[in-house]
Amino acid sequence: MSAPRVVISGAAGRMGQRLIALGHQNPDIQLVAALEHAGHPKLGEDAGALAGVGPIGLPLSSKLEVEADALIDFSVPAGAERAINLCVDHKIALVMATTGLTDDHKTMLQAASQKIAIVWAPSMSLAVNLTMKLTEIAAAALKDYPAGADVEIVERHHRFKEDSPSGTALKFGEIVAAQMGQTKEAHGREGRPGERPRDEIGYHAIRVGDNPGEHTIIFGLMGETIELTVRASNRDCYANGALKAAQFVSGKPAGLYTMSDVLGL
Ligand SMILES: NC(=O)C1=CN([C@@H]2O[C@H](COP(=O)(O)OP(=O)(O)OC[C@H]3O[C@@H](n4cnc5c(N)ncnc54)[C@H](O)[C@@H]3O)[C@@H](O)[C@H]2O)C=CC1
Ligand SMILES: O=C(O)C1=N[C@H](C(=O)O)C[C@H](O)C1
Repeated sequence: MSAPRVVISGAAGRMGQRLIALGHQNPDIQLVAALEHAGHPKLGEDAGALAGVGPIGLPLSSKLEVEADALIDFSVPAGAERAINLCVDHKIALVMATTGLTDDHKTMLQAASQKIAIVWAPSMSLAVNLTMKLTEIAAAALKDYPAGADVEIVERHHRFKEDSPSGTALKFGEIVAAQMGQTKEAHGREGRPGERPRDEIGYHAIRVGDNPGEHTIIFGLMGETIELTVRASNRDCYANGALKAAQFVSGKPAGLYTMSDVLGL
């Protein structure tokens, strides 16, 4: 198959700029559109210039007016909703990376996957998705630990992140709860909450500087502690994962695919 024709939605954002830069230099990807919302002040400007790699002949646009095989969305929840509708209308595959989605958006994605192929993941990073597999193994091994295993998830991101906790942290929590059965969530703690309930997962979101993303999953036992940490030093792990996902999902039958499918984990 020739290089898939890929649209970047959220193209002027932190992630969008890395996708433009890395997608442009990737021979297995053909960037065909760089989308932003209709009110963006830089519409019409070259997406490559905005991404710091010089002009690439791709103007920032608010409309999809070209043929494409896949669209990658790193935007905001409203942008994700638009991306889903665009992909269904144009019958193109979707790589959904935006987090902070509402339950309605998640329902939209499930419905859309009946009509188009979708890769949906809160993190496109190989290291993060491998750590999710390791977390699943640890949670399964500790689910019947006699004295109980307390699970807390700590995530760190840059000061600009708008949603909390991260979509990745919530996914880690889902993986743990599926194995160990926790039914409660505690997002931070304050005052006198008393003894920690056994069926609770704790989430703690740190927002500092320009941190591109870090997650630690803590399994607290009596007398021992296990910590699994995965840490990004820049955003390219996510961008390269998303470009790989776009290649994977282009031409695939309708359905909902994961990064484990993309990465063969
Ligand atoms: N799945 C993954 O691997 C990763 C996911 N993310 C998620 O991606 C999202 C974006 O992150 P950043 O790039 O840091 O945010 P950002 O705020 O820098 O970029 C978001 C971009 O979306 C644009 N946008 C807003 N409405 C839009 C619309 N209707 N159509 C098209 N574009 C629109 C904004 O103008 C902005 O340029 C966040 O939800 C973040 O959590 C971030 C990194 C990795
Ligand atoms: O906003 C970010 O930057 C990131 N968001 C994603 C999330 O919410 O899990 C993925 C990554 O951690 C970076």
